[in-house]
Amino acid sequence: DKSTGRPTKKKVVAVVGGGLVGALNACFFAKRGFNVEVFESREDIRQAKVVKGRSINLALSHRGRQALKHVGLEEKIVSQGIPMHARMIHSPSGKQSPIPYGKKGQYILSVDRANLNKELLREAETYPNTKLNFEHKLHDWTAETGLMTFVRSDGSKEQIKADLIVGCDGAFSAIRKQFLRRSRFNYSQTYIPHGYMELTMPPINGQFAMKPNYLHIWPRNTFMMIALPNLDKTFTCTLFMPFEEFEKITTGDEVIEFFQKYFPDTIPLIGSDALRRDYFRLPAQAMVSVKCSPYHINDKCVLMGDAAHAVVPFYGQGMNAGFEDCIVFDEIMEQFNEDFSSVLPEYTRVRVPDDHAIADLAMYNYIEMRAHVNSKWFLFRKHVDNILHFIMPRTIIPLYTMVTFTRTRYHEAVERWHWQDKLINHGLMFSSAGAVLVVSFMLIKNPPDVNKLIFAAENLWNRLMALKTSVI
Ligand SMILES: Cc1cc2nc3c(=O)[nH]c(=O)nc-3n(C[C@H](O)[C@H](O)[C@H](O)COP(=O)(O)OP(=O)(O)OC[C@H]3O[C@@H](n4cnc5c(N)ncnc54)[C@H](O)[C@@H]3O)c2cc1C
Ligand SMILES: Cc1cnn(-c2ccc(OCc3ccccc3)c(C(=O)O)c2)c1-c1ccc(Cl)c(F)c1
Repeated sequence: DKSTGRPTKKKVVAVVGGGLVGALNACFFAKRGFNVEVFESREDIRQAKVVKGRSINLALSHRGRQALKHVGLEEKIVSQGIPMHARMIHSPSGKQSPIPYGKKGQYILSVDRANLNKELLREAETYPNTKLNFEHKLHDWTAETGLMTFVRSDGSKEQIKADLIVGCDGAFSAIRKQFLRRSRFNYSQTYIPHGYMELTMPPINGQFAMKPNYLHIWPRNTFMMIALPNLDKTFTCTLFMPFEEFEKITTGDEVIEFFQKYFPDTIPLIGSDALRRDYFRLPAQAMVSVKCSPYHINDKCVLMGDAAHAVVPFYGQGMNAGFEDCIVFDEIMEQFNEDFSSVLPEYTRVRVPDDHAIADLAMYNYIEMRAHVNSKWFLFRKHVDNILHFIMPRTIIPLYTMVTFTRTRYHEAVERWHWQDKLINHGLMFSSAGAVLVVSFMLIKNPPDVNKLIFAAENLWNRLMALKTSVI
């Protein structure tokens, strides 16, 4: 229309994948007045029972909250989440040490994945210009025409055309398959040797088995476990371990023996019978890291969320990054007046460096934690971070803080982290060099009387010996 210069007949946007990012994206596009069609291969989870085999709760932080805020869902989701104000580090002896994430308002939220997905789908459906199509699995599509072929649960096929296709169909994206056939499309995927398994820690006498407002972490180098609280007063514990270690444990006794060695404090809390049973309920799940670019094809198709960048979960940022994709895309839509031929290449240009940065950071965290991080090292590192930040709050900002509590572009957070590291290393070098200089200057200025020094040492030695004999 004349005022905005935007086309009056709103285009059709097909969102493939009705998971967390697809459902949120549907809200972003619907809010702009597009005719949105969501195609989800699974059944409508709002009617289904518990989805097996997926990470049951997730850590929602600033980036994800800002995206939810944009579609008016932040307060609702936050009210259904549980704040985690600090890490609670569990040592092998069972000692628990809290380390705050930062100032009062800096906390992350444990949210239920299925509930979050339902709320997002519900919100998407409130827009009259949005239609949700469940049990529609994308089978094939062509970039030239934007024609998609879906297979429905009864095996019938349906062909749909759209002006824009948004691939939000996760780490094993069918939409992305077409990208792989095109020249100059860069793609890499890495399966890490670790798998993950979820175990539930039930309430004790109706109360949480551990303090609820913490991200509980058992860092054991190769083995790591975390526990996030749920509204039903359970904890979802996620055990990360190499597949070959999972495979070594084949009996209930071996499960207990393993937990007795690495996570003894959790046995009475999870329950040894439950451990014996639940450990064999589902096999350990794989974790894959996917990076690709470009994220778009002409003005026809764009990838977002795990379809564009699946990251290993060692930073708790996968969903947060996918949610932030939606904000960034929307900002560029505003900037280029919804002209897809300009918006899509600009989205690739802006977003690829950041999503690759968080993919690398998550992998770095995994390698760092697997190699070095036990409870002592975790505590030491985080206390040093917090002390340096306290001393120089505007100069030293812990990387985890930049990633989790700000919308600093991921790649800029990494650059700043490297700069800070240099500053600290140079600072340490200069201060130790300075100390050596001061002491040597003092020694030169007032050289000690060597005889006096020997007499004092002998005196001290005799006193120690006298003390020792008197004690014995
Ligand atoms: C163990 C674990 C722990 C995690 N913890 C966190 C955390 O604490 N914080 C965080 O931010 N992130 C976390 N993540 C990452 C987070 O789960 C993902 O980043 C997020 O789910 C990505 O959302 P998505 O919508 O892009 O993809 P998905 O959630 O995978 O959704 C994709 C959707 O597309 C559908 N689909 C797939 N193929 C087709 C097709 N051909 N046709 C139609 N539909 C299709 C699927 O059914 C699904 O509904 C974790 C991941 C794992 C594995
Ligand atoms: C789900 C979620 C949300 N955030 N984090 C997270 C990740 C890493 C962290 O530090 C890395 C580090 C600690 C010590 C030294 C170097 C790096 C911290 C932190 O600083 O508290 C928090 C996780 C998470 C996910 C999986 C595992 Cl295995 C895990 F332990 C935690």
